[in-house]
Amino acid sequence: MTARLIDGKAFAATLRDRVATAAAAFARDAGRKPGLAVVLVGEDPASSVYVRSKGKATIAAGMESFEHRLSADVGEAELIALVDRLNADDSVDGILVQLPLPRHIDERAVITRIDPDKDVDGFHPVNAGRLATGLEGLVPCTPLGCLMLLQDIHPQLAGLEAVVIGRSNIVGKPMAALLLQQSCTVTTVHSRTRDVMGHVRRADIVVAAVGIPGFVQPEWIKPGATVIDVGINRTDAGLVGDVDPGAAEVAGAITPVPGGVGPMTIAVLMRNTVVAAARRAGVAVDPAL
Ligand SMILES: NC(=O)C1=CN([C@@H]2O[C@H](COP(=O)(O)OP(=O)(O)OC[C@H]3O[C@@H](n4cnc5c(N)ncnc54)[C@H](OP(=O)(O)O)[C@@H]3O)[C@@H](O)[C@H]2O)C=CC1
Ligand SMILES: Nc1nc(=O)c2c([nH]1)NC[C@@H]1CN(c3ccc(C(=O)N[C@@H](CCC(=O)O)C(=O)O)cc3)C=[N+]21
Repeated sequence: MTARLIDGKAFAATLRDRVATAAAAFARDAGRKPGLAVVLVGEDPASSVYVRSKGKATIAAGMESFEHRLSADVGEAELIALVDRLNADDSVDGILVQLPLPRHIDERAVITRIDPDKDVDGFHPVNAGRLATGLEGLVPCTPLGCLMLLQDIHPQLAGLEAVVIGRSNIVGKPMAALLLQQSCTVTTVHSRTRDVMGHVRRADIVVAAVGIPGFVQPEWIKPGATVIDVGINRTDAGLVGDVDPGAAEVAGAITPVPGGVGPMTIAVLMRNTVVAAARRAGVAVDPAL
């Protein structure tokens, strides 16, 4: 059996089209475009590439893009002062501070400073709490993108066994919360789990967010299961995921790397920005977005 390849790139393009329609409707109703501010500290080449592609996607969706590049030795107080200015700026609906930040800056201090209603990354503890308790909020882009791909394959997620590998605040934990909200039976495994394989073997849905190239082995996959590979690992062999490519011979459906979850992350960021703009301005937005 060879798995169906889940075309995240194509799905993301469709989502970006719907976002553009919603952004145009917002501009008509509110008299201005939705605005996204992206803050990059330092010149990490990978981060620079992401920030540039976010800026391009923002403009392509008919939104305003504000880029703030700060030098790697900027002080924490100066970065927080910029966040304060963006919080107060009415033309800014979304604020994204690219992670990781240089070691001398406390990430938590910066993230908790962002107005939760402009927190399009969904990293603020207020949004994590809203997600955990089922309140409307802003949901982290990568896990929400994974959920959209899963819903496309499994219109009925309720009752399925889901295993999330990884428990970070930006991927694993919110992914587990979203799957639980969909009434999956959710297991989260991590570096202290005794028998990762034993858990993965029972899963109808596997989401791998580990950060180890090729970590998930083909023998762990239940035949026919859906596998979402969040991993982005730069190796000598190029960009590879957290799932061994041999898993495609066992799974029912699987996301490729690249072209799977990565493009969804950016499309959902666009989506979250329009949603944040509409809520802030008190105008309607396509509820299916
Ligand atoms: N496609 C996209 O848009 C995005 C991709 N990524 C990619 O996703 C991957 C994960 O990212 P992120 O969540 O930020 O990474 P983190 O490093 O923050 O988290 C990794 C998680 O994997 C767990 N883990 C590590 N080793 C093992 C092991 N041997 N067995 C089981 N679990 C293990 C860790 O456990 P513990 O908590 O015990 O340490 C941790 O919870 C990375 O490759 C990253 O590049 C991330 C964000 C966006
Ligand atoms: N505040 C913050 N929010 C983030 O969402 C955030 C961040 N910081 N720091 C870094 C990670 C990583 N991330 C990715 C986004 C897009 C792709 C993506 O589009 N990947 C393409 C390939 C791109 C390439 O070739 O390098 C793909 O998988 O097809 C990957 C990874 C967002 N992150």
